[in-house]
Amino acid sequence: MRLLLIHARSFSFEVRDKAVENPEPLTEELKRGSADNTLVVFTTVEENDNDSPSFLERVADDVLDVAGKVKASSVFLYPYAHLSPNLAPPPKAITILNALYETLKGKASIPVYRAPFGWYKAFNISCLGHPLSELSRTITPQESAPQ
Ligand SMILES: C[C@@H](O)[C@H](N)C(=O)N[C@H]1[C@@H](O)[C@H](n2cnc3c(N)ncnc32)O[C@@H]1CO
Repeated sequence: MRLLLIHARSFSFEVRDKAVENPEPLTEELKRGSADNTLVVFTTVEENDNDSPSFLERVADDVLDVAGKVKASSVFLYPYAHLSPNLAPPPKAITILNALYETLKGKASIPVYRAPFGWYKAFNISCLGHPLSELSRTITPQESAPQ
């Protein structure tokens, strides 16, 4: 899994067109969203990722560690198919992303939001620019498997 974490003064998105054959069904609340002082987590699910609790908890712990360090008021999970050449196919990716979202919500003491899967989206982001405001992570299940 590849993550790009941006600590943003403000972030907003709005859905545009379908980007895959079967995108996530849109509810009113998923069509657009915004947050201030939020940690935006652009997330690419890779072909070797899985939805094992040990792996997802490792990802969630890393994200929430950053959110705590930068004192973000929320986390914004954003499906993003551009951070790896080894993409998981959409059915697997949406399953893992939704499991990660639930894991984050279960662990976080701050709100966790998400953007919908499988859509082109317009977005605005205002990066705060402090030393921890732009971070990337590559987390793979092999690293969390018991030795
Ligand atoms: C397109 C661009 O503007 C938008 N931001 C976008 O990337 N949309 C992606 C994700 O929402 C999702 N998606 C598909 N495969 C994956 C994957 N392996 N990991 C994460 N998301 C995926 O499907 C869309 C098209 O690839």
